[in-house]
Amino acid sequence: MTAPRTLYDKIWDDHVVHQADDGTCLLYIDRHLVHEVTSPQAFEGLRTAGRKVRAPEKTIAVPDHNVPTTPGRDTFIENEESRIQVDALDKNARDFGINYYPVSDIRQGIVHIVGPEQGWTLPGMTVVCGDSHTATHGAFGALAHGIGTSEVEHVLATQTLIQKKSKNMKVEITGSLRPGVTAKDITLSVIGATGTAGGTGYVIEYCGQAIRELSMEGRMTVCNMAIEGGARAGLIAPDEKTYEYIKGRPHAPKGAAWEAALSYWKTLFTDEGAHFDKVVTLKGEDIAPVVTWGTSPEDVLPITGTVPAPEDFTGGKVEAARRSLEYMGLTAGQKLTDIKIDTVFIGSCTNGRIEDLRAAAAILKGKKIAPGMRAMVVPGSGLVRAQAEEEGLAQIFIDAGFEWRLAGCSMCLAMNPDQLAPGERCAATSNRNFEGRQGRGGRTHLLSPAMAAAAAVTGHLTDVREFMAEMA
Ligand SMILES: CC(C)[C@H](C(=O)O)[C@@H](O)C(=O)O
Ligand code: SF4
Repeated sequence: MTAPRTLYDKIWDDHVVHQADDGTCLLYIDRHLVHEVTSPQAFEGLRTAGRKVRAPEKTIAVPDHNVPTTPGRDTFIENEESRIQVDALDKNARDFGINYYPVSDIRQGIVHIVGPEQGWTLPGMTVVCGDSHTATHGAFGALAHGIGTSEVEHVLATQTLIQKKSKNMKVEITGSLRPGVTAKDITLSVIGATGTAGGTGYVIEYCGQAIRELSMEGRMTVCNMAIEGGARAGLIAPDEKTYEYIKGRPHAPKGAAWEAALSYWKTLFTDEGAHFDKVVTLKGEDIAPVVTWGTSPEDVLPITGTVPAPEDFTGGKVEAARRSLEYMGLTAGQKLTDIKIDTVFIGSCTNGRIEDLRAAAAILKGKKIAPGMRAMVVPGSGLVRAQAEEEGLAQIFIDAGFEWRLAGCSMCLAMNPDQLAPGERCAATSNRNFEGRQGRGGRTHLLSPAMAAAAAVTGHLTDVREFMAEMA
Protein backbone atom coordinates (compact mmCIF):
# COMPACT_ATOMS: atom_id res chain seq x y z
CA MET A 1 0.00 0.00 0.00
CA THR A 2 1.34 3.45 -0.88
CA ALA A 3 1.43 6.17 1.75
CA PRO A 4 -1.47 8.66 1.66
CA ARG A 5 -0.66 11.63 -0.55
CA THR A 6 -1.93 15.18 -0.90
CA LEU A 7 -3.31 16.48 -4.17
CA TYR A 8 -0.05 18.40 -4.64
CA ASP A 9 2.01 15.22 -4.03
CA LYS A 10 -0.01 13.36 -6.67
CA ILE A 11 0.34 16.00 -9.39
CA TRP A 12 4.03 16.38 -8.57
CA ASP A 13 4.70 12.62 -8.73
CA ASP A 14 2.89 12.37 -12.06
CA HIS A 15 5.18 14.99 -13.61
CA VAL A 16 8.66 14.10 -12.38
CA VAL A 17 10.85 13.27 -15.38
CA HIS A 18 14.07 13.01 -13.40
CA GLN A 19 15.10 13.40 -9.77
CA ALA A 20 18.64 14.40 -8.75
CA ASP A 21 20.28 13.17 -5.53
CA ASP A 22 19.62 16.47 -3.75
CA GLY A 23 15.89 16.15 -4.47
CA THR A 24 15.83 18.68 -7.31
CA CYS A 25 13.46 17.48 -10.02
CA LEU A 26 12.90 17.98 -13.68
CA LEU A 27 9.14 18.41 -14.10
CA TYR A 28 7.14 17.97 -17.28
CA ILE A 29 5.06 21.05 -18.10
CA ASP A 30 1.62 20.56 -19.67
CA ARG A 31 0.73 24.16 -20.43
CA HIS A 32 2.92 27.19 -20.93
CA LEU A 33 1.16 30.54 -20.98
CA VAL A 34 3.03 33.53 -22.32
CA HIS A 35 2.46 37.29 -22.20
CA GLU A 36 4.34 40.19 -23.71
CA VAL A 37 6.22 41.42 -20.63
CA THR A 38 8.29 38.43 -19.56
CA SER A 39 8.78 36.61 -22.86
CA PRO A 40 10.74 38.78 -25.35
CA GLN A 41 14.20 37.86 -24.01
CA ALA A 42 13.23 34.20 -23.75
CA PHE A 43 12.28 34.01 -27.43
CA GLU A 44 15.39 36.00 -28.30
CA GLY A 45 17.44 33.38 -26.46
CA LEU A 46 15.89 30.62 -28.55
CA ARG A 47 16.51 32.53 -31.73
CA THR A 48 20.17 33.15 -30.88
CA ALA A 49 20.69 29.48 -30.06
CA GLY A 50 18.84 28.39 -33.19
CA ARG A 51 16.31 26.44 -31.09
CA LYS A 52 12.60 25.83 -31.65
CA VAL A 53 9.68 25.83 -29.23
CA ARG A 54 9.56 22.20 -28.10
CA ALA A 55 5.74 21.93 -27.84
CA PRO A 56 4.10 24.84 -29.68
CA GLU A 57 0.69 23.15 -29.33
CA LYS A 58 1.02 23.43 -25.51
CA THR A 59 2.17 27.04 -25.58
CA ILE A 60 -0.38 29.85 -25.53
CA ALA A 61 0.38 33.55 -25.92
CA VAL A 62 -1.71 36.65 -25.38
CA PRO A 63 -0.82 40.33 -24.88
CA ASP A 64 -2.49 41.81 -21.80
CA HIS A 65 -0.34 44.01 -19.54
CA ASN A 66 0.59 46.79 -21.92
CA VAL A 67 -2.42 47.02 -24.15
CA PRO A 68 -4.55 50.14 -23.77
CA THR A 69 -8.16 49.27 -22.96
CA THR A 70 -9.75 52.22 -24.70
CA PRO A 71 -11.58 51.49 -27.96
CA GLY A 72 -9.36 51.95 -31.04
CA ARG A 73 -6.26 50.62 -29.28
CA ASP A 74 -5.55 47.95 -31.90
CA THR A 75 -4.29 50.56 -34.30
CA PHE A 76 -2.23 52.59 -31.87
CA ILE A 77 -0.19 51.88 -28.76
CA GLU A 78 1.27 55.21 -27.76
CA ASN A 79 3.93 54.09 -25.30
CA GLU A 80 6.98 52.96 -27.22
CA GLU A 81 8.18 50.34 -24.77
CA SER A 82 4.70 48.82 -24.67
CA ARG A 83 4.46 48.79 -28.44
CA ILE A 84 7.84 47.06 -28.74
CA GLN A 85 6.75 44.32 -26.32
CA VAL A 86 3.39 43.73 -27.98
CA ASP A 87 4.97 43.74 -31.46
CA ALA A 88 7.63 41.30 -30.27
CA LEU A 89 4.98 38.90 -28.96
CA ASP A 90 3.16 39.18 -32.27
CA LYS A 91 6.28 38.27 -34.19
CA ASN A 92 7.42 35.56 -31.79
CA ALA A 93 4.03 33.87 -31.72
CA ARG A 94 3.96 33.70 -35.50
CA ASP A 95 7.65 32.78 -35.99
CA PHE A 96 7.50 29.97 -33.45
CA GLY A 97 4.02 28.75 -34.39
CA ILE A 98 2.44 28.85 -30.93
CA ASN A 99 -1.23 29.41 -30.09
CA TYR A 100 -1.93 33.11 -30.14
CA TYR A 101 -4.76 35.53 -29.36
CA PRO A 102 -3.73 38.94 -30.74
CA VAL A 103 -5.37 42.19 -29.69
CA SER A 104 -7.66 42.02 -32.72
CA ASP A 105 -9.07 38.62 -31.60
CA ILE A 106 -12.20 38.64 -29.43
CA ARG A 107 -10.64 35.87 -27.33
CA GLN A 108 -7.81 38.20 -26.24
CA GLY A 109 -7.68 39.12 -22.58
CA ILE A 110 -5.73 38.63 -19.36
CA VAL A 111 -3.73 35.44 -19.72
CA HIS A 112 -5.16 33.91 -16.51
CA ILE A 113 -8.69 34.52 -17.68
CA VAL A 114 -8.13 33.36 -21.26
CA GLY A 115 -6.44 30.05 -20.30
CA PRO A 116 -9.38 28.60 -18.33
CA GLU A 117 -11.95 30.21 -20.65
CA GLN A 118 -10.50 28.43 -23.68
CA GLY A 119 -10.20 25.11 -21.85
CA TRP A 120 -6.40 25.09 -21.84
CA THR A 121 -6.24 24.66 -18.07
CA LEU A 122 -7.28 21.18 -16.93
CA PRO A 123 -7.14 19.27 -13.62
CA GLY A 124 -3.90 17.49 -12.81
CA MET A 125 -1.83 19.57 -15.21
CA THR A 126 1.32 21.54 -14.54
CA VAL A 127 0.75 25.09 -15.78
CA VAL A 128 3.43 27.79 -15.81
CA CYS A 129 3.68 31.37 -17.03
CA GLY A 130 6.18 34.16 -16.54
CA ASP A 131 3.69 35.77 -14.20
CA SER A 132 3.13 35.47 -10.48
CA HIS A 133 -0.65 35.19 -10.69
CA THR A 134 -0.45 31.89 -12.56
CA ALA A 135 -1.69 30.44 -9.25
CA THR A 136 -5.18 31.32 -10.55
CA HIS A 137 -5.25 28.09 -12.58
CA GLY A 138 -4.90 26.08 -9.38
CA ALA A 139 -8.68 26.43 -9.03
CA PHE A 140 -8.92 23.49 -11.44
CA GLY A 141 -6.69 21.23 -9.37
CA ALA A 142 -3.71 22.06 -11.59
CA LEU A 143 -0.25 22.77 -10.20
CA ALA A 144 0.18 26.30 -11.52
CA HIS A 145 2.78 28.91 -10.69
CA GLY A 146 4.87 31.76 -11.97
CA ILE A 147 8.38 31.41 -13.40
CA GLY A 148 11.15 33.84 -14.31
CA THR A 149 12.18 34.83 -17.82
CA SER A 150 15.16 32.43 -17.95
CA GLU A 151 12.79 29.64 -16.94
CA VAL A 152 10.37 30.78 -19.65
CA GLU A 153 13.17 30.15 -22.14
CA HIS A 154 13.89 26.74 -20.58
CA VAL A 155 10.24 25.69 -20.78
CA LEU A 156 9.90 26.97 -24.34
CA ALA A 157 12.94 24.94 -25.37
CA THR A 158 12.36 21.75 -23.37
CA GLN A 159 8.77 21.70 -22.04
CA THR A 160 10.31 20.95 -18.64
CA LEU A 161 11.21 22.96 -15.55
CA ILE A 162 13.79 22.41 -12.82
CA GLN A 163 12.04 22.56 -9.47
CA LYS A 164 12.39 21.69 -5.81
CA LYS A 165 9.27 20.43 -4.13
CA SER A 166 7.47 22.77 -1.74
CA LYS A 167 5.87 21.75 1.55
CA ASN A 168 2.14 21.05 1.88
CA MET A 169 -0.16 23.60 3.52
CA LYS A 170 -3.89 23.24 4.05
CA VAL A 171 -6.21 26.23 4.26
CA GLU A 172 -9.65 25.08 5.29
CA ILE A 173 -12.69 27.36 5.21
CA THR A 174 -15.45 25.64 7.15
CA GLY A 175 -19.19 26.32 6.99
CA SER A 176 -20.83 28.82 4.64
CA LEU A 177 -20.27 32.46 3.80
CA ARG A 178 -22.80 35.02 4.97
CA PRO A 179 -24.66 37.26 2.46
CA GLY A 180 -22.48 40.00 0.94
CA VAL A 181 -19.30 37.97 1.55
CA THR A 182 -17.42 36.68 -1.50
CA ALA A 183 -14.40 34.68 -2.66
CA LYS A 184 -12.37 37.90 -2.58
CA ASP A 185 -13.15 38.33 1.10
CA ILE A 186 -12.02 34.74 1.75
CA THR A 187 -8.70 35.15 0.00
CA LEU A 188 -7.94 38.55 1.58
CA SER A 189 -8.98 37.27 5.02
CA VAL A 190 -6.65 34.28 4.69
CA ILE A 191 -3.75 36.63 3.93
CA GLY A 192 -4.83 38.83 6.83
CA ALA A 193 -4.59 35.77 9.08
CA THR A 194 -1.35 34.27 7.76
CA GLY A 195 0.51 37.39 6.58
CA THR A 196 2.17 37.77 3.21
CA ALA A 197 4.92 35.36 4.24
CA GLY A 198 2.61 32.77 5.80
CA GLY A 199 2.68 30.59 2.71
CA THR A 200 6.39 30.93 1.92
CA GLY A 201 7.82 27.54 0.98
CA TYR A 202 4.39 25.94 0.64
CA VAL A 203 1.82 24.95 -1.93
CA ILE A 204 -1.60 25.64 -0.44
CA GLU A 205 -4.60 23.38 -0.90
CA TYR A 206 -7.81 25.28 -0.17
CA CYS A 207 -10.61 23.05 1.08
CA GLY A 208 -13.68 22.98 3.27
CA GLN A 209 -17.38 23.54 2.73
CA ALA A 210 -17.13 27.25 1.88
CA ILE A 211 -14.59 26.47 -0.87
CA ARG A 212 -16.78 23.65 -2.23
CA GLU A 213 -19.70 26.05 -2.32
CA LEU A 214 -17.81 28.56 -4.48
CA SER A 215 -18.28 28.62 -8.24
CA MET A 216 -15.24 27.94 -10.44
CA GLU A 217 -14.86 31.67 -10.90
CA GLY A 218 -14.85 32.23 -7.14
CA ARG A 219 -12.27 29.48 -6.74
CA MET A 220 -10.07 31.23 -9.31
CA THR A 221 -10.32 34.42 -7.25
CA VAL A 222 -9.17 32.52 -4.15
CA CYS A 223 -6.22 30.77 -5.85
CA ASN A 224 -5.22 33.97 -7.68
CA MET A 225 -4.03 35.51 -4.44
CA ALA A 226 -2.16 32.45 -3.09
CA ILE A 227 1.00 34.21 -4.24
CA GLU A 228 0.07 37.29 -2.19
CA GLY A 229 0.13 35.00 0.83
CA GLY A 230 3.66 33.96 -0.15
CA ALA A 231 2.78 30.48 -1.43
CA ARG A 232 4.31 28.90 -4.52
CA ALA A 233 0.85 27.91 -5.71
CA GLY A 234 -2.71 27.40 -4.50
CA LEU A 235 -4.97 24.59 -5.55
CA ILE A 236 -8.43 23.19 -5.11
CA ALA A 237 -9.40 19.57 -5.78
CA PRO A 238 -11.63 19.24 -8.86
CA ASP A 239 -15.27 18.22 -8.51
CA GLU A 240 -18.50 18.21 -10.55
CA LYS A 241 -18.40 22.02 -10.81
CA THR A 242 -14.92 21.79 -12.32
CA TYR A 243 -15.94 19.21 -14.94
CA GLU A 244 -19.09 21.17 -15.73
CA TYR A 245 -17.08 24.36 -16.28
CA ILE A 246 -14.56 22.65 -18.57
CA LYS A 247 -16.94 20.55 -20.66
CA GLY A 248 -17.36 21.83 -24.21
CA ARG A 249 -14.66 24.52 -24.02
CA PRO A 250 -12.63 24.81 -27.24
CA HIS A 251 -9.53 22.97 -25.98
CA ALA A 252 -11.19 20.60 -23.51
CA PRO A 253 -10.93 16.88 -24.33
CA LYS A 254 -13.82 15.47 -26.36
CA GLY A 255 -15.48 12.05 -26.76
CA ALA A 256 -13.44 9.09 -25.51
CA ALA A 257 -10.66 11.46 -24.46
CA TRP A 258 -13.15 13.27 -22.22
CA GLU A 259 -14.14 10.01 -20.50
CA ALA A 260 -10.49 9.06 -20.00
CA ALA A 261 -9.68 12.50 -18.64
CA LEU A 262 -12.64 12.36 -16.28
CA SER A 263 -11.59 9.07 -14.76
CA TYR A 264 -8.10 10.50 -14.15
CA TRP A 265 -9.47 13.74 -12.71
CA LYS A 266 -11.53 11.74 -10.22
CA THR A 267 -8.30 10.48 -8.62
CA LEU A 268 -7.17 14.04 -7.92
CA PHE A 269 -7.90 14.56 -4.23
CA THR A 270 -5.93 14.46 -1.00
CA ASP A 271 -5.98 10.98 0.50
CA GLU A 272 -7.39 10.43 3.97
CA GLY A 273 -4.51 10.81 6.45
CA ALA A 274 -2.14 12.61 4.07
CA HIS A 275 0.34 14.89 5.86
CA PHE A 276 0.19 18.68 5.78
CA ASP A 277 3.14 20.62 7.19
CA LYS A 278 0.94 23.57 8.11
CA VAL A 279 -2.81 23.95 8.59
CA VAL A 280 -4.87 27.13 8.81
CA THR A 281 -8.61 27.03 9.45
CA LEU A 282 -11.09 29.90 9.14
CA LYS A 283 -14.83 29.73 9.80
CA GLY A 284 -16.83 30.84 6.76
CA GLU A 285 -19.40 32.48 9.05
CA ASP A 286 -16.70 34.65 10.64
CA ILE A 287 -15.53 36.16 7.36
CA ALA A 288 -16.81 39.70 6.73
CA PRO A 289 -16.62 41.90 3.65
CA VAL A 290 -13.09 43.26 3.95
CA VAL A 291 -10.97 46.08 2.58
CA THR A 292 -7.26 46.87 2.73
CA TRP A 293 -6.10 50.01 4.51
CA GLY A 294 -2.34 49.82 3.84
CA THR A 295 0.18 49.01 1.14
CA SER A 296 0.40 45.26 1.64
CA PRO A 297 -2.41 42.76 0.99
CA GLU A 298 -2.10 41.61 4.62
CA ASP A 299 -3.20 45.08 5.76
CA VAL A 300 -6.81 43.98 5.65
CA LEU A 301 -9.77 44.49 7.98
CA PRO A 302 -13.53 44.01 8.03
CA ILE A 303 -15.19 47.08 6.53
CA THR A 304 -16.79 47.76 9.93
CA GLY A 305 -13.33 48.45 11.40
CA THR A 306 -11.18 51.51 11.94
CA VAL A 307 -7.72 52.39 10.60
CA PRO A 308 -5.21 50.80 12.99
CA ALA A 309 -2.34 52.60 14.72
CA PRO A 310 1.30 51.55 14.24
CA GLU A 311 1.41 50.70 17.96
CA ASP A 312 -1.22 48.02 17.36
CA PHE A 313 1.56 45.99 15.71
CA THR A 314 4.81 44.41 16.82
CA GLY A 315 8.33 44.11 15.41
CA GLY A 316 9.03 45.33 11.90
CA LYS A 317 5.34 45.75 11.27
CA VAL A 318 5.22 48.89 13.47
CA GLU A 319 7.40 50.85 11.06
CA ALA A 320 5.72 49.28 8.03
CA ALA A 321 2.31 50.36 9.32
CA ARG A 322 3.54 53.88 10.01
CA ARG A 323 4.85 54.15 6.48
CA SER A 324 1.68 52.61 5.03
CA LEU A 325 -0.53 55.10 6.84
CA GLU A 326 1.61 58.00 5.71
CA TYR A 327 1.60 56.85 2.09
CA MET A 328 -2.12 56.14 2.20
CA GLY A 329 -2.87 59.50 3.83
CA LEU A 330 -4.86 57.91 6.65
CA THR A 331 -5.18 58.61 10.37
CA ALA A 332 -5.37 55.91 13.03
CA GLY A 333 -8.86 55.51 14.46
CA GLN A 334 -10.59 56.79 11.32
CA LYS A 335 -13.60 54.64 10.36
CA LEU A 336 -12.89 52.70 7.18
CA THR A 337 -16.30 53.70 5.86
CA ASP A 338 -15.31 57.36 6.20
CA ILE A 339 -12.50 56.99 3.65
CA LYS A 340 -13.44 58.93 0.53
CA ILE A 341 -12.41 57.57 -2.85
CA ASP A 342 -12.24 59.20 -6.30
CA THR A 343 -11.60 56.20 -8.55
CA VAL A 344 -13.10 52.74 -8.91
CA PHE A 345 -11.48 49.95 -10.89
CA ILE A 346 -13.40 46.75 -11.54
CA GLY A 347 -11.32 44.20 -13.42
CA SER A 348 -8.04 42.18 -13.29
CA CYS A 349 -7.32 38.45 -13.22
CA THR A 350 -8.63 38.41 -9.64
CA ASN A 351 -12.08 39.81 -10.38
CA GLY A 352 -12.55 40.43 -14.11
CA ARG A 353 -14.81 37.49 -14.94
CA ILE A 354 -18.51 37.49 -15.79
CA GLU A 355 -19.72 36.68 -12.26
CA ASP A 356 -17.69 39.60 -10.93
CA LEU A 357 -19.35 41.91 -13.42
CA ARG A 358 -22.76 40.50 -12.51
CA ALA A 359 -22.11 41.12 -8.82
CA ALA A 360 -21.09 44.72 -9.47
CA ALA A 361 -23.97 45.36 -11.87
CA ALA A 362 -26.48 44.02 -9.32
CA ILE A 363 -25.38 46.81 -6.97
CA LEU A 364 -25.30 49.48 -9.68
CA LYS A 365 -28.60 48.81 -11.40
CA GLY A 366 -30.60 52.05 -11.53
CA LYS A 367 -27.90 53.93 -9.60
CA LYS A 368 -25.40 56.65 -10.51
CA ILE A 369 -21.79 56.93 -9.42
CA ALA A 370 -20.95 59.75 -7.01
CA PRO A 371 -20.21 63.18 -8.52
CA GLY A 372 -16.58 63.54 -9.65
CA MET A 373 -15.98 59.78 -9.47
CA ARG A 374 -13.92 58.13 -12.20
CA ALA A 375 -15.11 54.54 -12.51
CA MET A 376 -14.16 51.89 -15.03
CA VAL A 377 -15.03 48.30 -15.76
CA VAL A 378 -12.40 46.35 -17.63
CA PRO A 379 -13.62 42.87 -18.59
CA GLY A 380 -10.96 40.17 -18.28
CA SER A 381 -11.36 39.02 -21.87
CA GLY A 382 -13.12 39.99 -25.07
CA LEU A 383 -15.52 37.10 -24.51
CA VAL A 384 -16.38 38.28 -20.99
CA ARG A 385 -17.02 41.70 -22.49
CA ALA A 386 -19.28 40.29 -25.20
CA GLN A 387 -21.24 38.23 -22.70
CA ALA A 388 -21.69 41.20 -20.39
CA GLU A 389 -23.04 43.19 -23.32
CA GLU A 390 -25.42 40.39 -24.22
CA GLU A 391 -26.70 40.15 -20.65
CA GLY A 392 -27.31 43.90 -20.46
CA LEU A 393 -24.62 44.41 -17.80
CA ALA A 394 -22.61 46.79 -19.96
CA GLN A 395 -25.62 49.10 -20.23
CA ILE A 396 -26.07 49.08 -16.45
CA PHE A 397 -22.45 50.15 -16.03
CA ILE A 398 -22.68 52.83 -18.72
CA ASP A 399 -25.97 54.19 -17.33
CA ALA A 400 -24.38 54.38 -13.88
CA GLY A 401 -21.52 56.46 -15.29
CA PHE A 402 -18.80 53.80 -15.62
CA GLU A 403 -16.40 53.63 -18.55
CA TRP A 404 -16.88 50.37 -20.45
CA ARG A 405 -13.46 49.20 -21.57
CA LEU A 406 -11.76 46.56 -23.69
CA ALA A 407 -9.95 43.62 -22.11
CA GLY A 408 -6.51 43.88 -20.47
CA CYS A 409 -4.70 44.25 -17.15
CA SER A 410 -5.51 47.95 -17.20
CA MET A 411 -5.36 49.74 -13.87
CA CYS A 412 -4.29 46.63 -11.98
CA LEU A 413 -0.78 47.88 -12.61
CA ALA A 414 0.52 51.03 -14.22
CA MET A 415 2.00 49.51 -17.38
CA ASN A 416 -0.54 51.05 -19.74
CA PRO A 417 -2.42 54.36 -19.97
CA ASP A 418 -4.88 53.45 -17.17
CA GLN A 419 -3.18 54.99 -14.16
CA LEU A 420 -3.85 56.91 -10.97
CA ALA A 421 -2.42 60.41 -10.56
CA PRO A 422 -0.47 61.19 -7.35
CA GLY A 423 -2.81 61.35 -4.36
CA GLU A 424 -5.73 59.71 -6.13
CA ARG A 425 -7.48 57.02 -4.13
CA CYS A 426 -8.92 53.94 -5.79
CA ALA A 427 -11.24 51.14 -4.71
CA ALA A 428 -9.88 48.29 -6.80
CA THR A 429 -10.88 44.66 -7.31
CA SER A 430 -7.30 43.69 -8.18
CA ASN A 431 -4.77 41.92 -5.95
CA ARG A 432 -1.93 44.28 -5.08
CA ASN A 433 -2.02 47.55 -3.15
CA PHE A 434 1.73 48.21 -3.26
CA GLU A 435 2.96 51.82 -3.32
CA GLY A 436 2.59 53.21 -6.83
CA ARG A 437 1.16 49.97 -8.19
CA GLN A 438 -1.69 51.78 -9.95
CA GLY A 439 0.34 54.88 -10.76
CA ARG A 440 2.99 56.88 -8.92
CA GLY A 441 1.57 58.31 -5.71
CA GLY A 442 -1.77 56.55 -6.27
CA ARG A 443 -3.48 54.87 -3.32
CA THR A 444 -5.21 51.52 -3.55
CA HIS A 445 -7.87 49.83 -1.43
CA LEU A 446 -8.47 46.19 -2.40
CA LEU A 447 -11.99 44.82 -2.11
CA SER A 448 -14.64 42.67 -3.84
CA PRO A 449 -16.55 43.74 -6.98
CA ALA A 450 -19.77 44.31 -5.00
CA MET A 451 -17.91 46.45 -2.47
CA ALA A 452 -16.22 48.40 -5.28
CA ALA A 453 -19.58 49.07 -6.92
CA ALA A 454 -21.11 50.26 -3.64
CA ALA A 455 -18.15 52.60 -3.10
CA ALA A 456 -18.58 54.02 -6.61
CA VAL A 457 -22.14 55.05 -5.73
CA THR A 458 -21.52 56.46 -2.25
CA GLY A 459 -18.10 58.01 -2.91
CA HIS A 460 -16.52 56.35 0.13
CA LEU A 461 -15.66 52.83 1.28
CA THR A 462 -18.98 51.21 2.06
CA ASP A 463 -20.31 48.10 3.79
CA VAL A 464 -22.07 46.33 0.94
CA ARG A 465 -24.41 44.63 3.43
CA GLU A 466 -25.80 47.99 4.56
CA PHE A 467 -25.99 49.14 0.98
CA MET A 468 -28.00 46.03 0.08
CA ALA A 469 -30.29 46.48 3.08
CA GLU A 470 -31.09 50.04 2.00
CA MET A 471 -31.77 48.87 -1.54
CA ALA A 472 -34.22 46.18 -0.37
C1 LIG B 1 4.33 41.89 -15.20
C2 LIG B 1 4.26 40.60 -14.45
C3 LIG B 1 5.62 39.97 -14.46
C4 LIG B 1 3.67 40.75 -13.06
C5 LIG B 1 3.61 39.45 -12.27
O1 LIG B 1 4.46 38.58 -12.35
O2 LIG B 1 2.72 39.26 -11.51
C6 LIG B 1 2.27 41.34 -13.13
O3 LIG B 1 1.38 40.50 -13.77
C7 LIG B 1 1.77 41.70 -11.77
O4 LIG B 1 0.63 41.38 -11.45
O5 LIG B 1 2.51 42.34 -11.01
S1 SF4 C 1 -4.44 41.60 -14.14
FE1 SF4 C 1 -2.93 42.41 -12.72
S2 SF4 C 1 -2.32 40.70 -11.46
FE2 SF4 C 1 -3.33 39.88 -13.23
S3 SF4 C 1 -1.69 39.42 -14.66
FE3 SF4 C 1 -2.44 41.48 -15.13
S4 SF4 C 1 -1.14 42.86 -13.96
FE4 SF4 C 1 -0.82 40.81 -13.12
